[in-house]
Amino acid sequence: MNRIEAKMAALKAAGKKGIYIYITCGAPDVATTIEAVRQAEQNGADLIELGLPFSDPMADGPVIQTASVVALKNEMTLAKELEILREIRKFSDIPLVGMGYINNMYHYGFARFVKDFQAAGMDGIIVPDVPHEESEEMRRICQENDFVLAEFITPGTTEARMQDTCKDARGFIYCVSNNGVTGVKKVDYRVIGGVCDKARKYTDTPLAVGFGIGSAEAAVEAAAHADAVIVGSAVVKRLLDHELTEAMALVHEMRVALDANYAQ
Ligand SMILES: O=P(O)(O)OC[C@@H](O)[C@@H](O)c1c[nH]c2ccccc12
Repeated sequence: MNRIEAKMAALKAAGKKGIYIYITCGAPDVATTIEAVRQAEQNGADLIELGLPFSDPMADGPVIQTASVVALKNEMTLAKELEILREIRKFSDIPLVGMGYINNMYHYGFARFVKDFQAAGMDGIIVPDVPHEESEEMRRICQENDFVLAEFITPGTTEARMQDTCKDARGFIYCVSNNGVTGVKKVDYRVIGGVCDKARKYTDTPLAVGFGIGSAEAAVEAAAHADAVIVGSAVVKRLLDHELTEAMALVHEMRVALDANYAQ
């Protein structure tokens, strides 16, 4: 069992919802990235999604786009991201999932990417620009290495595609709340809640809802039919503004609110 599966099983046993926090590697700087991971865990995060900056982050809204630009100005490379992973693993055993675009991984060599990033401490990867239909080879490589390749479902996913996706899913399924890009906004989380209920017919894999969550109240709404929530832009915005304390206060508020509303 990898770290992601172990963590999700422990949360389930405890009757708790998970909190995944997304942080762009190297924004505003490497020291802040590492410190934010440390403090996010202390404030109740269950998994860290580490953004691997890319010049054309097409699934991202303005905040994470800005974070990518800042990180690339800081000369983030896959080699530096490996160093960050090794640093984090010196003090933490929290599940770490990369989020990156295929271009970087493809140039590096996908099998080599999995091998090197797993050796440095990564447990899985989210690659939003490769559709399920085209990820067979990547999935095979990941499964052979017990490395999670996140599958996606959205309110637009057809029943047939949902079945396929659920069948192949390991670790967690990324349930995208709306058809936009990343960024805090008002979302009716009952819509993705209905999608989660449907997916349960086809899979026992934990469901994590993300996109748009900017407050503890939104986290509570998003968690209603899910096993975990994913929060990116709201935290990244504060980190870009050099408000680490405020970013961590938000993580803490979400932890308290989710536990108050759902913990058994
Ligand atoms: O920023 P938001 O709206 O809180 O959404 C989570 C998100 O940031 C994170 O999971 C993520 C960042 N970049 C992505 C690209 C695709 C899918 C997901 C992501």
